[in-house]
Amino acid sequence: MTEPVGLWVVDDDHAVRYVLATALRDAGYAVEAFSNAADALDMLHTGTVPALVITDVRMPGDGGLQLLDKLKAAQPQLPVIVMSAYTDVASTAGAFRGGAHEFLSKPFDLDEAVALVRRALPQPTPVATPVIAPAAADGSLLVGHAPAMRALFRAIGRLAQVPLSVLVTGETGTGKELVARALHRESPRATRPFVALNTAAIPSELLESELFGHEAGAFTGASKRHIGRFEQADGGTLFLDEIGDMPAALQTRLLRVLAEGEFYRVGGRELIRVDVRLIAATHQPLEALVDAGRFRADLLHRLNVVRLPLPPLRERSEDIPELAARFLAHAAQRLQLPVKQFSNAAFERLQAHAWPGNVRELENLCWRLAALAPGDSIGVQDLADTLPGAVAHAGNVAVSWTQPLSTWAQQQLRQHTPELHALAKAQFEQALLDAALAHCDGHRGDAAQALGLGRNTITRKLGSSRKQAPIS
Ligand SMILES: Nc1ncnc2c1ncn2[C@@H]1O[C@H](COP(=O)(O)OP(=O)(O)OP(=O)(O)O)[C@@H](O)[C@H]1O
Repeated sequence: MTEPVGLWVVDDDHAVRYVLATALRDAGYAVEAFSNAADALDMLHTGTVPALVITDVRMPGDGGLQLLDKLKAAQPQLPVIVMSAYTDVASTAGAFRGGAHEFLSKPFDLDEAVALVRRALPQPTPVATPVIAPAAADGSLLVGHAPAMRALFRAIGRLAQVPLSVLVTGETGTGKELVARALHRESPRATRPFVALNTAAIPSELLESELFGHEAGAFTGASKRHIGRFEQADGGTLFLDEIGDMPAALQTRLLRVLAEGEFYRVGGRELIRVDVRLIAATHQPLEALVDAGRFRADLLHRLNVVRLPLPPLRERSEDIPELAARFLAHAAQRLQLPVKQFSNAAFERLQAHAWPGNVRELENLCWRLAALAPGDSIGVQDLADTLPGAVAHAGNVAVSWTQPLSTWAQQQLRQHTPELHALAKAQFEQALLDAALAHCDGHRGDAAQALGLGRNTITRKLGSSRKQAPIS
């Protein structure tokens, strides 16, 4: 009979140690439990090496991330699962930067934890220790505890370490730019520039020179050389917002540049090579734009190496009180006004709002309230005038979507949007898929089951996301 595989569980919380060790023993593993990092390290120094370690982050003495560093220094191939109740980007990125195998958000499902351990063992290919980047000073910028946000923070922490192209999708104001900044800030490129360009905000005739630069005299009005955003971002990250609005001719040029990794400035003869990580964002359903002939399918594949869908605020209403309190305190500080507090009823009212403008709308509302609401407590009455369009919904019972759909359709019809049925159908599908994936922490199989679809169908609908080499 073979020896059971030895696992170590390190957590100062007795209850977590107990339930986790018991579940893992039930699953057939030999488990050593430690209440602090020092005891685990002492054991390691005796020459005993476990097959896998699961450690908490916050503990008296050395925390889990310090333990991770020391374990990795002694045993680079040892898989370490880091667990924490604090799932923010700084913690997840810190863990993955330190070489963590996986990040487990507390509270966790025991079956999930055991399944994670099973997937981690045996470790067939050695994992290279990632480059250590400077710690982020401001990693807590992205606020959120909803399951979809925790999953997002884990994805950011992991993706920050590899220069793959990322496509961030989500409604307006959901934090797409903030996510792009976090991916850059936590990456080994953090000391190099983060350059953002909103494709929709630049007139199409200027966009090419804005992206790739131009030489003096390249066109009327080009009096001197202009260095484009690609060059400005060399060594760092280029964030292209509203990519769905990029004119067709430029899509073709962008695709070529991404494929070849080099380009000429407009009117230039010198071949420019840059090393840029590209992050694109859109609030539009790109697959529908492809179907409608407005976006190149090959460019979509190139950008869509990894997709990060951001949930709308109304689907994570549990995050609203924390966000609102932070925005209100921040606004008061910036406006040098006394700090106010929301009443509980006001929080409930905010949670019942439909938030078409998402986090940005909430942030703007808090600035208005910081400046205008009388008294030091903000009640439902103070919100009554500011949230006129609110559609009340009780608890977690969502509002119906047919009315907003009808308003949207009328608006599109007025704008003569082509292929409206195809566009609406694709948006409907995308919204369902995004919701199901967020609900299932990104597990396609579970999402397919939840929607009553086959796994192959959901994979097909999500589109093929071929792995592409980044431009270098
Ligand atoms: N999770 C979050 N925590 C804290 N602030 C957030 C969060 N998400 C968004 N915000 C804030 O909301 C505002 C809008 O965010 P951001 O500009 O990143 O959204 P966006 O999705 O890029 O919007 P758009 O599509 O309109 O460009 C910003 O002020 C940002 O700081």
